[in-house]
Amino acid sequence: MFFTFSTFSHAIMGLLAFLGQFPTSYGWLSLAFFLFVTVTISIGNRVVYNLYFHPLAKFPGPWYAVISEFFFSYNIISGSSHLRMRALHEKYGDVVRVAPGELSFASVGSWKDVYMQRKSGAIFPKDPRFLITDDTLRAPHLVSTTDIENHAVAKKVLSHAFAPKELLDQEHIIHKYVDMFAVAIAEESRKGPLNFTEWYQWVTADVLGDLCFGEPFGSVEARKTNPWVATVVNSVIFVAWDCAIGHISPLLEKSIWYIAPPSIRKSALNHYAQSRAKIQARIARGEGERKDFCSYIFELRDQLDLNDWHVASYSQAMIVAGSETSATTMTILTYWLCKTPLVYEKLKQEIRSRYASSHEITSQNTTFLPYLTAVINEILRLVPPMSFGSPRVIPEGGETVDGHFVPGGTFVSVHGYVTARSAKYFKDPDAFIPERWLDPEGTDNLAASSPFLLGPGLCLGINMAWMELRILIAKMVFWFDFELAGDNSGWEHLQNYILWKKPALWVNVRTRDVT
Ligand code: HEM
Repeated sequence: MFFTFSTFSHAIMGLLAFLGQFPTSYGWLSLAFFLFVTVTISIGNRVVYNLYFHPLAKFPGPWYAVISEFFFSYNIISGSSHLRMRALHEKYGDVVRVAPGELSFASVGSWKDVYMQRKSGAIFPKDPRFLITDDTLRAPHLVSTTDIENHAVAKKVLSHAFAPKELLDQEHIIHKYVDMFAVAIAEESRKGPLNFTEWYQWVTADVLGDLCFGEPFGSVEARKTNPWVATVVNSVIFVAWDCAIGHISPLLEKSIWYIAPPSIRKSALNHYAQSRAKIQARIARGEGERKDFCSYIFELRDQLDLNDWHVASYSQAMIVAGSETSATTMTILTYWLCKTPLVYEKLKQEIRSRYASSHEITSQNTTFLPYLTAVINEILRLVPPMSFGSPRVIPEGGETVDGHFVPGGTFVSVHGYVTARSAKYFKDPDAFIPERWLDPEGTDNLAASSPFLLGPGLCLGINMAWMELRILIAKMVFWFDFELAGDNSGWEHLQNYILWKKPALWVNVRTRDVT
């Protein structure tokens, strides 16, 4: 009572001081005290509400995560969110409250419940705070489109580019760059070890550049990283910062230009400027004989009335989503093959005994190589290129997720890395064991790994990714022998910011005497 009275009287004095009616220094102190007390009480109220009275209060989670959005925001930009989320799930179970209004799931049942269309017909929309877009910072694109109908229209139009027949017609483009890539490796590896983190970036970006814009980025030919490709990872780290700030308050979004580290801001700005230039050049060239991904994006432009900035955003997202993920898979696979000689030997044996020449390797006949398929499945389980929980919003009225009733408006996600590394589903979850995908008697629950997501948000490029990975791995293993060179210690502690930030991977390469 006294406290309230005292606070109130200080406030009055502060206000009077403000109006110039009272000795000024005392009045200002009172006002400051009043503001301090008011802010403290209001934060205290919020903390107590979040801890004990919030509709999600019954879900387990650490107190520091549920009292405010700060933990969640810090987690996204910490680089170690995958490890922290794993530790939280190991401590609290399949469902963890990771922010006041947010639940993270890590169970087989939740994959379907969160991402597939529900029996009721409901689809959980994407979280608008996750990939914030506006027309000045970043225009919307397929991955960030939260409106379910617009997303479905866009996906339908763009999926024509990824239809199996369309992809088979484009397969020669993948072979063209992979073959150029191999010639370059054979030449350059005579001079010493190669940094495969860069090299795989070059080939996957060139393939996608040609498929998307009708021209490559020229990295394999120049044997150096194109300036646009060099900014890809930092542009995604910028997205992580944007997301972190947007979680605290969407009103703070523009502050990203002051808060994000200068190198990240600079890369992001370069990246967006170059994306615009790339699409403008493509628009100026017009349609060629062959349809590229831009041809489909232009169809969409007419249907959804997109402007050039939106079109640039769609193509930029496609390149980032498609090249960085495949490059990551190839680099991480090379690391794990070198670290696991038994697996590497079995893969060599399967591929080298199947083909007499690399010219025989096609995306279709590689589907009959079971060990290769198992190797790809296992590397995508062990290190999913997108190792985060893609967030969705529970519709009004609430829904049940993996047996838990979740109130409407709650943000939910399934953490891909944590679920696929759960000891509940996989024996030796941290080991690279492709055999688990081939054992009909196996006890592992393979459905716990879902690296391309499910349902309406399923990766648009899944068929292309499989095609590219099969060809690249089969040809690389056919032509070359690899072993790790130098200090590759950074690989034990990879950092994750939505995508993985990969250190250099130095590899000694021996070229085999084959065609
Ligand atoms: C190993 C390779 C790949 C993996 C693991 C992968 C994984 C994923 C995942 C997890 C998503 C969902 C993201 C989210 O909604 O939060 C996604 C979406 C997407 N991916 Fe991939 N991806 C790969 C390769 C590709 C390729 C080659 C392309 C081709 C351009 C591509 C294009 C896309 C697009 C356009 C989306 C947005 C789909 C939508 O919102 O409906 N991805 N991918």
